[in-house]
Amino acid sequence: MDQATTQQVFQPDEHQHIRYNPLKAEWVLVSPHRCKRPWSGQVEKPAEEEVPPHDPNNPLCPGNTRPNGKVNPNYESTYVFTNDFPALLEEAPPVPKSDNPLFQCAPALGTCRVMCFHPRSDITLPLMTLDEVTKVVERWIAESIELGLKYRWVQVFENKGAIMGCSNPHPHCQIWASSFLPNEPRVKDHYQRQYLAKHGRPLLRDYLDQELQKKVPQLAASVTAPERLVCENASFVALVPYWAVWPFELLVLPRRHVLRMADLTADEQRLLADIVRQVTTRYDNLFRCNFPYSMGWHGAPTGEAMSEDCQHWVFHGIYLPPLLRSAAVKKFMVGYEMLAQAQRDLTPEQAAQRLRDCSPVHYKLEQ
Ligand SMILES: O=C1CCN([C@@H]2O[C@H](COP(=O)(O)O)[C@@H](O)[C@H]2O)C(=O)N1
Repeated sequence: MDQATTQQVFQPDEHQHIRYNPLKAEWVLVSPHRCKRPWSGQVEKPAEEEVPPHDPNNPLCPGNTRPNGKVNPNYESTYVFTNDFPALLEEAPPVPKSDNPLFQCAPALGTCRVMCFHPRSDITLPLMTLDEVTKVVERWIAESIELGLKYRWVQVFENKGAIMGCSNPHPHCQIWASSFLPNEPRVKDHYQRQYLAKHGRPLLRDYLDQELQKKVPQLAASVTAPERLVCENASFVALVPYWAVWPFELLVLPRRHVLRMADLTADEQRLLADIVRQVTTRYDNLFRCNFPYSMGWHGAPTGEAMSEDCQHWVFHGIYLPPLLRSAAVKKFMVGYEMLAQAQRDLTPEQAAQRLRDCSPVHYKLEQ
């Protein structure tokens, strides 16, 4: 038999391969053949404890006194306060210059804030109204603009669920602003700049254009969808990136070339709130649980970078959820992932199809 008939034809949903993330110049090992193996690993029970609308002892609730004696106002929408235990302070002694290549040290100034999304503790983003989530987006932007005047990087991030180390069930996120550009955006800045210089267009603009062209047939007759698309609206697209590492990792991309969240129009801010609700609804519906994740937004740096050419940047959202097979089974990024590179069994296309097949109506709101 000739070579072709004896050699199988490569199928990305059948055969092992590695995929490249051009934003970070990293590879991920994809092992679809492993999806058939029985699961015998650790099962963590999801902590879906009943959360009261108001807990007099919760330091994030309206009207409560925090351990350091500060009293929260009776806020009725979002509420932001400086973290009582911040990882970054605005003042610090100057750091001596180090010219030893093996022992580099540099200044680190900044501030950390906690942002409550809503006065009630028993509500989450997918269960908030579009108006309420739009107020969250507007506050993210206001905080980013204010801190961006002074700091090179403003990281809005949400750790959701105890499994993600979230210490408080009250709907909230954190905002850390720093004088330095952290590793993740620093690497993305480099490769987006390199891509624009070589191809003449921003990396994530070309990426979205090509993603939307790769259509696959769907269950409904004659319906097709981009193979890694999850949900979309007039201004944003949420998809599982080709190079996704976490099983149900998502990338949220604007349909317009936007550098920073602060550049969004009022309509786009409302549509960003809508895509956040769509994404978190599908996430919760996947395993009918409060789907945990760490998420954040990346855009062009701020501070002095506001006067630099940042056309290589495209504002985008990143969702990094740990769950793999159920509300109780998570992906462990250990061993090979820590010492060699990330590895996944479920392909990004299969993850996207699973999320596309979820209902757009939150299971707690179903009739
Ligand atoms: O009284 C408090 C409780 C928690 N916090 C802060 O809230 C933050 C909540 O962290 P998580 O988003 O990881 O749950 C955490 O950084 C913690 O320092 C206060 O600033 N004051």
